[in-house]
Amino acid sequence: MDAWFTGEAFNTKMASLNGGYSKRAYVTFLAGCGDYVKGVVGLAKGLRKVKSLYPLVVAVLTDVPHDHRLQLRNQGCIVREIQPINPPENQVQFAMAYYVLNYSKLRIWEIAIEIFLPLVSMCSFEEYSKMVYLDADIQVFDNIDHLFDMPDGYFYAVMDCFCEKTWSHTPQYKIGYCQQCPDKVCWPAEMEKQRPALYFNAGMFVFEPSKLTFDSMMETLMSTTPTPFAEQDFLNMYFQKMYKPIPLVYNLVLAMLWRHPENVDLDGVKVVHYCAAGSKPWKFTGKEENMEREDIKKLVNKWCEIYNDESLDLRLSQRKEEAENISQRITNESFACSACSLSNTVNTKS
Ligand SMILES: O=c1ccn([C@@H]2O[C@H](COP(=O)(O)OP(=O)(O)O)[C@@H](O)[C@H]2O)c(=O)[nH]1
Ligand SMILES: OC[C@H]1O[C@H](O[C@@H]2[C@@H](O)[C@H](O)[C@@H](O)[C@H](O)[C@@H]2O)[C@H](O)[C@@H](O)[C@H]1O
Ligand SMILES: [Mn+2]
Repeated sequence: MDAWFTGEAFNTKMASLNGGYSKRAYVTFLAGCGDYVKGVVGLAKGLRKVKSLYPLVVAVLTDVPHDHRLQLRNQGCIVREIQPINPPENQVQFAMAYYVLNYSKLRIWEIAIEIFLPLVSMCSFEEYSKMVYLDADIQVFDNIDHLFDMPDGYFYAVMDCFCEKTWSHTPQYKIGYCQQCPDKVCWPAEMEKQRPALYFNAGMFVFEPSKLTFDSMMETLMSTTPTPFAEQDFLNMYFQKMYKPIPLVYNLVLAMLWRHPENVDLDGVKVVHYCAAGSKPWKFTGKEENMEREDIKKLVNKWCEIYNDESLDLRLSQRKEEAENISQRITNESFACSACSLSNTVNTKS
């Protein structure tokens, strides 16, 4: 397939032709040769279904196979290979053994893309100034492009829940305290100094990538002892002073359905995060704890409907048609530029 017609070149060019929009993109993270690639395909189709203006960048570790990368490019994703990030030597027991690979997610702070468009032999470096990170086990059911317009200078994310047994290592779990219902079991006054700061789930966040921030993060990371929630704990520590909670509709951590149903309005939810054990839609069996719930099955079916909807695939015809539109616009633009520089030359000579 001619590189010009892959979704990737089209998406990056569309982004750069959209003026200020070029500085914005969604970004997700993919590691390994397993089935998370299905999550990314579902996410790409979900963003297309809600008519998002911005492309989806996929930061892939070196172990993501070529056929998975091609599959993502053919869904219009901008695939960028990143190098792994390993935390300092440690004996920590991560909440999930594979969480150690999630430190590589931090590469998205230094993501830059090189656009080479053979047809117009343009090559420009485009750096993103505002991005929305989404885990591959997330689906977007309503347009959330407006999140890019929130004031710069903050780190936006949804507050997590401390009630799952994955939190059993923490004092808040032992006390029975959760930030989702701070008045139900209050934090003990005599432990006020150890009260946990507001804590976000790192499956979705709005951030401003920059090499400067990335370098500072890496310096801090190398002198920080790893903890059970890996890069999520690190991000919460690093951005503690910049963190601004956003409503739960932007990242429904499924455990909220049985831990804090009073905080959940399912009809209003825009983003669902399939992070509860056994809830990954592409391998859903319904056998694990809580997976027999009707609301869980409904959300998994909603994800599958999008994943299986062929009308949401980026079709070759659509790519060619839209790519030709870009080519025509570039021709017009370059013609207009040469015409105006010609008229300027004539004016200066007359
Ligand atoms: O084998 C893996 C495991 C994780 N991930 C990526 O790392 C993210 C975080 O892992 P996960 O979502 O499973 O953690 P959870 O949110 O369920 O705790 C995933 O969404 C993927 O983007 C991946 O690409 N391959
Ligand atoms: O590597 C650490 C991970 O931490 C988070 O996992 C979730 C998940 O483990 C749930 O089962 C817990 O209940 C929840 O609280 C916890 O935050 C992020 O979703 C994920 O992207 C990643 O950052
Ligand atoms: Mn996740």
